[in-house]
Amino acid sequence: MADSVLIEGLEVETVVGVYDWERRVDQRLLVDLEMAWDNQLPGRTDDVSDALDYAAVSERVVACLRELKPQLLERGAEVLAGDLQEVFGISWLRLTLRKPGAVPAAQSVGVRIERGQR
Ligand SMILES: Nc1nc2c(c(=O)[nH]1)N=C([C@H](O)[C@@H](O)CO)CN2
Repeated sequence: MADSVLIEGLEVETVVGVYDWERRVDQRLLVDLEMAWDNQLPGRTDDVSDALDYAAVSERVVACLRELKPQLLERGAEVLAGDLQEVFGISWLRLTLRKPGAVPAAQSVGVRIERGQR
């Protein structure tokens, strides 16, 4: 199945990082998600309850990362992917977590994971 639902550049302010100073401040993360979903049914019914609701997923992403306060981006990505797959029944997803400004000479740094089967 080639269909997807997308979220790009979702901003989340949370505690994230391995250094002591990073445990005392909020920093900005950017989340990109591609999630496998059969869009044929909502395409026919025009009913959001048949769709993967990107607004609901976005709310969950923010809440999950704000509660988790991970040290590593890898931890944030792994826990978030598992949570979204379980809560929304997403069979496959690709998740990119970026931390702009973490390496001043780089525009952005981050991690990307894929979980599940399409
Ligand atoms: N692969 C990773 N490397 C690093 C991470 C990370 O989350 N994953 N984090 C840090 C620090 O928290 C850094 O962002 C502070 O600027 C270093 N390397």
